Amino acid sequence: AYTWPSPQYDALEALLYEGRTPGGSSLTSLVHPCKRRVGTLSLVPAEWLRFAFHDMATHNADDGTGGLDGSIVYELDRPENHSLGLNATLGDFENLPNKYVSRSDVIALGAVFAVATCGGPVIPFRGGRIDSFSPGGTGTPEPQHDLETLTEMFRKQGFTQSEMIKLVSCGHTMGGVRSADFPDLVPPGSNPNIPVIQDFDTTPAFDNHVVTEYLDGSTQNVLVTTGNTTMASDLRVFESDGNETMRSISEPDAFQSECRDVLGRMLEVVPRGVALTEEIALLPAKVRYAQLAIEKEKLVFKTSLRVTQPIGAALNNDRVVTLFWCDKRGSNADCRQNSRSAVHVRRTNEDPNLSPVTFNLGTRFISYDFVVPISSSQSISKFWFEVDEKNGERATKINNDGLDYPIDQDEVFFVPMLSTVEVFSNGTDEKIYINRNQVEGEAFHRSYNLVVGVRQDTNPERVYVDGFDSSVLGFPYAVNVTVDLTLDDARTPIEGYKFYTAKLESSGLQLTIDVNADVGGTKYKQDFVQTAVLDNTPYVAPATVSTGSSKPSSAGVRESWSVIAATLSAALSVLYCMDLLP
Ligand code: HEM
Repeated sequence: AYTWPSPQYDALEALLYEGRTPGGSSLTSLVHPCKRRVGTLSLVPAEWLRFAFHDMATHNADDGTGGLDGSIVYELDRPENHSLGLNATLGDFENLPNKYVSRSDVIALGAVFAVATCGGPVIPFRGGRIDSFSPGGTGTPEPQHDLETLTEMFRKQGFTQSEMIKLVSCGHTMGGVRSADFPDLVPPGSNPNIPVIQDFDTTPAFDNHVVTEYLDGSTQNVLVTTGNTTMASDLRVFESDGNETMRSISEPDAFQSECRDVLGRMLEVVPRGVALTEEIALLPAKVRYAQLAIEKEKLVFKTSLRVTQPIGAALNNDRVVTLFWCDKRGSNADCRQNSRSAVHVRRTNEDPNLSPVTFNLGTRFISYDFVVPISSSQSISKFWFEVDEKNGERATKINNDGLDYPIDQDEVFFVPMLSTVEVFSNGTDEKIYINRNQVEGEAFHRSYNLVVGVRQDTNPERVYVDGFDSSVLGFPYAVNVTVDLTLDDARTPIEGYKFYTAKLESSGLQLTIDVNADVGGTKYKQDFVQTAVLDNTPYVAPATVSTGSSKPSSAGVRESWSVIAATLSAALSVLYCMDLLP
């Protein structure tokens, strides 16, 4: 079961259910709702689903190599991958991966979004795929392959004949064949810059039309109807078992549930030895971040609580959400006398369309943000929340299932508002890669002046930052860099913290840093800190602090909020499946 902090789970959960990275890049906005690409008018979700299939297709079940590992980005010059859609997809994903969400996880999530946003099922998602930085084996099907070759290719990917038929149907329910890629199958139109796309079926939606139109003979799928039978791969595949499988998935419900299962399996084809995470479930009450910082000469603690709200239900504007915490130091450490508390400084009613998956579950999010002043002599050891609906009932405690939310160290942390970044285009020795071709002269890189706060009464042997970024244009490599920081005597200490600084150069788009201090044999670490927003605009001043009456939880006390919300979201998804909700 989930316990905070779980940074990998949190990052995967955020991209799946909020559709955005912690740095703010949105996966959703590129694809939802069932979007067409500006210019070519191609169906973005179709391109993403095909991208995932082509990445997976190089799996070899016999030796355990290949699978969904992101190697597709180094295979785009192969004939089977010559495609405008695949190249465009590569660009879509370039600024999304990070330390905890690999490029191959993004590719799999892209497929989950693609299906969900066009009316398809919600495919269960696990993360933890590991990226390859070189091309993989072969095995991607092409229309001219004969049935024996195709069947063998799918066997190597780990699928039976019947599963092959389902996979092709579930894939070819969206999008189509382009004149630019297959001029012999689809004649080009009058404007050479806009390829003609011959859709596989009559609807852009993820639905059973691809099957029913094939079975009733009305199909417009050129991979079935082409007079050039060598290229009629869908016909060969679909009729390979006398249409038995096609008939079994011709009803809407059967189509949706079989596609959910077989596409779910496709997304979990990974090289042997890669262990995927547990299934990423929506967290009904989630701490989105929690960090100490120095802002405008004040030591503050910042956190955000995200709760769920059924789409369409009225939000209770009377609700008061209170943050409680215990001191870490001094006479009141661990709430010996009392806790401290403050109410939220900002509420955000998140867009119901933040992620197509969450939207399909009938849920949206409300976030309550907190900024509270902290004295360094008292500091903070743990926190929790109370949600009071002001309806006469007892407030609900949100406390990490009885464990409270621990702040494991206050020795060292990043100070975004004192740090700066400069972006250089045309860097002197940097190189940019476009689809693996090195192009000189268009380089850009970012030069960070990092500022880190260290407790004044601590004397670390070493203060250093590990920077990581796999969002590098064209994905030629991942930035993986360590820099040591030095004490900056010129900066006056603030609220019990002195400052260490260093420069860090990165050619990535989503740098995150781990901030470390080695102190007398103990390592202190602040993990996975974002650098996307340094100046914190708009600035939000800290709240007023009260002495709280709430007490931290003794272990074992489980609270009802998560149970209520989980039950609610399960009930909603049942309603949704029964077509009772929009
Ligand atoms: C026998 C195996 C397969 C063959 C020979 C095949 C072949 C093709 C071809 C020739 C196209 C047209 C591409 C273009 O013009 O750019 C296409 C499109 C597509 N394929 Fe497949 N495919 C196969 C299996 C699959 C599978 C298993 C999936 C996914 C589960 C899939 C998903 C798609 C999608 C979504 C498109 C539309 C792309 C777009 O509109 O941009 N295909 N396929």
